[in-house]
Amino acid sequence: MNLREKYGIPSQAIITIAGTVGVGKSTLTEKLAKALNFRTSFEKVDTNPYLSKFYEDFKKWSFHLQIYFLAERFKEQKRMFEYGGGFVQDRSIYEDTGIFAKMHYEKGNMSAVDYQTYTQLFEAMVMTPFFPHPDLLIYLEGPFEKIVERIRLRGRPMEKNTPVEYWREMYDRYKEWIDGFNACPVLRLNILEYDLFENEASIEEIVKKIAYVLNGTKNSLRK
Ligand SMILES: Nc1ncnc2c1ncn2[C@@H]1O[C@H](COP(=O)(O)OP(=O)(O)O)[C@@H](O)[C@H]1O
Ligand SMILES: Nc1ncnc2c1ncn2[C@H]1C[C@H](O)[C@@H](COP(=O)(O)O)O1
Repeated sequence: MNLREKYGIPSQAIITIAGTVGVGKSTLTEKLAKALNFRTSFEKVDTNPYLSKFYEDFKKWSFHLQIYFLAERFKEQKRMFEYGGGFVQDRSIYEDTGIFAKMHYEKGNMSAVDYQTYTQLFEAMVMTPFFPHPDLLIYLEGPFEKIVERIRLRGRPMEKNTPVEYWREMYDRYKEWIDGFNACPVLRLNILEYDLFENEASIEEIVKKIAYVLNGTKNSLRK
């Protein structure tokens, strides 16, 4: 019996993992999907044609990048629902608008008209009764210094060359965003409270917590 069956997690569930850059979303996506025998939906960083250009010139590329991410995530969303669920997703579509687009607009990197175009497109695509929300959003949080250290150790040059103030601002925005998030149930996990590399049993503890939250919302899951 795998952990999904042991803890009664529906095979059609869609679990999305949210949190600031470097906090550990991809790592948890990989390990959780393996434990639950679910498929994964990853953000593709290496093949993104705008990302490194964006880090070099936020003003020039913000709008292009947001449109690209929106299209990619919408395609992934469609793929997950076409399979009938059973996915762990690395980053939610809600963070694109709630964190990144908003932040770059407010910093003056995206014009008002571009931001409005983007927001209207997002709302038309996502904020409708026709767009099914995930069954659960796992929010990863932890100390800022630890997260910045993880970004440094992971070593993507575009991120390593970005001033620490950028990560601080994003970190603070995430805290405010999650407190107001209500599109689906949320499980908050502190990264100091589990270690997926050193302690194999950590993942079972996380699955237990997922089951606890999902069981309270069982009736809303797809049959
Ligand atoms: N539980 C953990 N303990 C130690 N290092 C971790 C842990 N989770 C992630 N990392 C490391 O932190 C870095 C960022 O993790 P990653 O999963 O890529 O974050 P994200 O997808 O949120 O940007 C990677 O180098 C990864 O190996
Ligand atoms: N919507 C986005 N706008 C700008 N940058 C974004 C967006 N979504 C992801 N990113 C960046 C942040 C990181 O550099 C990479 C991958 O994110 P990660 O949190 O490491 O999975 O893409």
